[in-house]
Amino acid sequence: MPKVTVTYFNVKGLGEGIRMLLAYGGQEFEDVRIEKEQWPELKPKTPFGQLPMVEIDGKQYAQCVAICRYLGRKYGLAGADIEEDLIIDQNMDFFNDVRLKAASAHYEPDEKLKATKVEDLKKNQLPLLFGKLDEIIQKNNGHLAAGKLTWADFIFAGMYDALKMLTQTPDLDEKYPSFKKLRDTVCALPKVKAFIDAAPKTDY
Ligand SMILES: N[C@@H](CCC(=O)N[C@@H](CS)C(=O)NCC(=O)O)C(=O)O
Repeated sequence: MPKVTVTYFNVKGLGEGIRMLLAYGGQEFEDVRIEKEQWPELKPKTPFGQLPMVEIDGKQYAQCVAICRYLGRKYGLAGADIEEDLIIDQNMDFFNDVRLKAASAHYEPDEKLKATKVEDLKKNQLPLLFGKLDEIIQKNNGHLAAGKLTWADFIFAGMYDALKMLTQTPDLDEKYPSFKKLRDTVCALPKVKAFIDAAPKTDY
């Protein structure tokens, strides 16, 4: 078995999909969660100055989606053919668009501009984006793509609490029950559940 380390901050966010996929695959890994104060020293030592970072037998890898796609292929959670892979990538990219729009509003440093961005996000953008996402999940048997469990579901499930936080939508479970159901489906997979039960508890 390769020696694997996952390094991320002590949140679920972009790291949790990777952690859950490794757990699903039965791969032991060191779950390194760094504090904010440790980041400036580590940042220049990572591939792109960002986390999550995965080390496999001493080689460093970054970019959450690329890592999850790789793990998905390894553990039988990819598409059955390149067309299915395309759909998985397409829906994953759409989910990432939603996440990035939300993050752009949430992390806007100018308070006045932030208020405008958040209002625009909530009033004009999210109803359409979340509506589309809901439609996608309903059309795919409760999954993000391909009508079955894929690696993309793990990223969605890992990001779900962060999505609630970034979009300031605490009632997301009630508004879009399909989202919570998908998250719960992934989190209930026996090896994933065992990982979650043993992992540090975080809000998002
Ligand atoms: N495209 C990258 C984005 C990674 C990213 O934005 N990481 C953030 C944390 S969620 C980060 O490292 N922030 C600290 C920094 O940029 O200095 C991925 O998907 O892995």
